[in-house]
Amino acid sequence: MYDTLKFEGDTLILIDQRKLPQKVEFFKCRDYRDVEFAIADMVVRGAPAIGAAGAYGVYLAASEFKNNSEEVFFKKVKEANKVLVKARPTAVNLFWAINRMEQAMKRNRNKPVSEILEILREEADNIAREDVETNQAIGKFGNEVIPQGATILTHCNAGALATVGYGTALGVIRAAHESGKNIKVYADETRPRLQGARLTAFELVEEGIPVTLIADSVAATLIRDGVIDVIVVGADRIASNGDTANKIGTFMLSELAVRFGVPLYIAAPVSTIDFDINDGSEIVIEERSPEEVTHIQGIQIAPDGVEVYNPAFDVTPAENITGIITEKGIIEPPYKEGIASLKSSQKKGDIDGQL
Ligand SMILES: CSC[C@H]1O[C@H](OP(=O)(O)O)[C@H](O)[C@@H]1O
Repeated sequence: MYDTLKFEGDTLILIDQRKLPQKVEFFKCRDYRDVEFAIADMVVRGAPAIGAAGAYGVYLAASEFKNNSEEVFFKKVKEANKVLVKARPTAVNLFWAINRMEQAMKRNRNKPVSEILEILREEADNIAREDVETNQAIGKFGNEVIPQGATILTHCNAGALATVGYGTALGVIRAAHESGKNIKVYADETRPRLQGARLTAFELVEEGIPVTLIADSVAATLIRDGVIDVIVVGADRIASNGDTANKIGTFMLSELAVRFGVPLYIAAPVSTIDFDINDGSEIVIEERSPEEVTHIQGIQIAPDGVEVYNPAFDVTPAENITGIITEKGIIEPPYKEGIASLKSSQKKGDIDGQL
């Protein structure tokens, strides 16, 4: 698999996911503004991946302002962080990662700027490295709920391309495949940005994991007819009660899963849990441009002037979720207590606090 992101010299290099699978091209971020654009325009996407990219964006900002006075340095980095954190509103990992970088700055604010820079680079590298380890742990735990020979449905892309590597939902699928369970996958194309067709299919075909691509509307028939043994998807923000925001269409799948008795698992790192919100009603759902719906790769498919509603995510209620697979184990309903027990394992910051 290609690196979703890597930091070389003074540049964050992203695989340009807007171009996959037809073209493998790379997008270079030389400052935090490039990172903000890359996240907002989905050059890089997927909650953990945008978190890691955001962390390097903070480092790039600190590098840019390092020759200012200490007061100006902290002020300008904080301003840059507020730009970065606004790139996309739903995936909590962006906020979590920038909070973590801000905490590192606060803890070391009395050190020379040169040392703070080194610390920030190390913190961003740690966030990236830890993400791969986290996903491998998610895969290990998730594999426990995948039956031998299972047919798995997944939605959108929660793979290596949505993370720094290995993937969350696709991490579970990789672990099951690698353990010889002879699984096969159905991948929803996932309108309108087609992450399933363009990215999940790309990852699984590359690795020889049996995958069948379907239009989103086919999933209901497969679930009704007992073809799907288990559904595994990613997440962008999980509330304290287990309500989960994920790619638009996940809620619909969860209703079908309940109706036809198919287990549906969320695979996500603890960094995707927002301990500050009680339930899914508090999750901001990103609305994206109408062109994502009226055009496919630049080709117009809908008439000029048509109204468009394009929410990028929806919220699946906790009662529709069989289990939440994290790197600390699988949380089962009722979720409140199990999720609360994970709070101590997640570093939180205060993005509006004083640096
Ligand atoms: C491993 S997080 C993946 C998560 O992010 C995707 O959203 P987007 O492609 O818009 O960034 C989708 O919700 C995936 O489940």
